Amino acid sequence: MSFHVDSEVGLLKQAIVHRPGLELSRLTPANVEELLFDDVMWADRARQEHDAFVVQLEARGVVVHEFATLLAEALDQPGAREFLQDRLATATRFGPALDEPLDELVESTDAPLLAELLIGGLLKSDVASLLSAPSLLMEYLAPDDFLLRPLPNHLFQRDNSAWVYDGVSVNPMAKPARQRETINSRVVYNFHPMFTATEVNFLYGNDSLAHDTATIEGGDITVIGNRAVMIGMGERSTPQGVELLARSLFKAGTVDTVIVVELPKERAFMHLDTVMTMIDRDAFCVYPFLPSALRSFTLRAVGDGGAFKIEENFELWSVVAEALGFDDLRILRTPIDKRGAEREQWDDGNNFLAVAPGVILGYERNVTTNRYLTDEGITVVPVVGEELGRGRGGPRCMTCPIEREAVS
Ligand SMILES: NC(=O)NCCC[C@H](N)C(=O)O
Repeated sequence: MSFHVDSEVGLLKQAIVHRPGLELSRLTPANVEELLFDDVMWADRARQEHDAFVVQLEARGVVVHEFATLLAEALDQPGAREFLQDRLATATRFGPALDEPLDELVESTDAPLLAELLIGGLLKSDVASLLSAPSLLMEYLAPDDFLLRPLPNHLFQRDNSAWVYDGVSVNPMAKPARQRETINSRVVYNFHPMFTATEVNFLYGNDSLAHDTATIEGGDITVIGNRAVMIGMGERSTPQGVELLARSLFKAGTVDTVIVVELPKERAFMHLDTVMTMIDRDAFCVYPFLPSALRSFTLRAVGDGGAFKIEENFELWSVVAEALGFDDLRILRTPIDKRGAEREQWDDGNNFLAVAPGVILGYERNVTTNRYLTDEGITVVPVVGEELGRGRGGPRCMTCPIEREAVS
């Protein structure tokens, strides 16, 4: 069976999530900001909330794969550890004295523990006994200092890989705190039997090139359907990254329209899915105070080699409607004052995960938005996210769909 995501709201059949592990216990007041969290977490409670989220998904028939398990299983496949060794030492750039100890650790650690360390981070003390040559860095670090930083944002599986129709982009991430996530995801997609049993069509990022500013993150990518994709461009996904993915999609022949929406470069607008999500075949939930002057562009394929032409749009929603073949869309903006809207948006009040057309999972705390959407005929399944939300991501951010039906 091969994987494909043919829409944003069609029946969700399979997804990858990450149950938060060791990495959450390693968030401290001193490192949260650098690790892109807003607070330290109560790790056990976050896990309970995540477990409840998975129960909700499974109750709706979604087959849920746990990322750390996939990673551990992939690490036991031939070639996986060598692949990792080649990329980890390069990625960490800790000096030649550490190449060997890191390689040895990768070679000799049991897969489940190695997966835990790759996500949870590696301390100086984890590798000290493996050191055979002098390392100034190791002298400099305290025993409890990180050699590999924890990756708490693996929780947000949406971002470091994204399926677009029948291909996947393993995304070069914008922020240093998240760049190593992509190496872990590449191990999964290139070595896990679930994926190697199929021929994975890599759209972007599955190479060892320096992607520099050509970054793109899944929170910006929405497979709206009908051979079209909408991509946010702002703090995380750059014009260069969007362009490279668009070229690859056009070349693959599965997409003929990419609608690019320019977002303000602010944390509150870090991804497209922080300000809008598609929640039904013809409906979007949109942050009510989204600046009306947002620019957008439509990229249309020209020929079959990846080339495209660009048009700047006067208005976004008519272009999206046209791409979907509708006369009109329902653009649902919660009637709420500015402060209320800002608070709910901060708490992922526009970040919904559809499991079927018009059936969405969202944080329960966004009561005004949830009530409004319910009145509009949408089924909102409430998700508890008192701890999870402190990482600034909601149900859509926490889920990487790998199989989803098209919408008729
Ligand atoms: N798609 C999303 O909006 N993902 C949430 C990412 C939150 C994470 N702390 C980050 O700053 O990247």
